[in-house]
Amino acid sequence: MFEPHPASPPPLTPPHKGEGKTQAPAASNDRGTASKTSAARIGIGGPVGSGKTALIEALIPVLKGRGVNLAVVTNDLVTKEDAERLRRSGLIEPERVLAVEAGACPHTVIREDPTLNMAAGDDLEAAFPGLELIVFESGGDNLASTFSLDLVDWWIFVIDVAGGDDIPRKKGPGVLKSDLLVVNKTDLAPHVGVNLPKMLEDANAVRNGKAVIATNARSGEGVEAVADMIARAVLFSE
Ligand SMILES: Nc1nc2c(ncn2[C@@H]2O[C@H](COP(=O)(O)OP(=O)(O)OP(=O)(O)O)[C@@H](O)[C@H]2O)c(=O)[nH]1
Repeated sequence: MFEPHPASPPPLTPPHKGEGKTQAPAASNDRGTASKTSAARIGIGGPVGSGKTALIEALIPVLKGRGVNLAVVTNDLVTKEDAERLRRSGLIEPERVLAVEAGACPHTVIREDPTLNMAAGDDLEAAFPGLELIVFESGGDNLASTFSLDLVDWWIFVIDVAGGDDIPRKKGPGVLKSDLLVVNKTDLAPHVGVNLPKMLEDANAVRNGKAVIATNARSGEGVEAVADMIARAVLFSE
């Protein structure tokens, strides 16, 4: 269940490249041998501007309303912009948001060498005992980005209708391999000449039965369905 964060949480040490699970405190998990005390870790990736942060902003109140004890790790190229935006939002205690500065292609730190993100997740678990869910937001990338399963248990790829209705047909690894494909900005479809039902049909056609959900992250449409999937897939609460 959701617990208010401690009055004086232990200080968060900034993660350093190269620090991995071995230096994590006892409360942290080990992705290979998931313990019952460890938080589920999910990824949210997708092209630049598709609405990853907006989806997280919409998900936080829904998940908190369901009693989920959660935290977020953001990834930006050379800034902490997304983390600052979430900390300022008032949606989540600022201490529950950590930023990783990738300093390289965003997919490098979520796939090739995710140790920086793993360490940030471990820091959050140490600071917030009872944490149930950590959301890792990738920096905006291209259709090829995927998450390492050393870092996350399950991941979402977010595309948006304004990016073009041909994106599902291009079959990038994010579209094909993610556990959930979110097609965001459905409200913009009429304005950018996109046939949304056809785009969703194309997305379903290439995903081999894996889930596709249409959202408008600004109005919240579709966000409960995304939360349902997270709950079923990694929280085992539904
Ligand atoms: N109309 C509309 N705009 C949206 C929606 N979701 C996000 N946006 C807008 O799209 C822009 C980009 O959204 P972000 O949430 O910053 O996208 P992002 O994927 O996190 O962006 P990067 O981190 O830069 O890759 C912002 O201006 C949002 O307000 C939506 O469903 N509908």
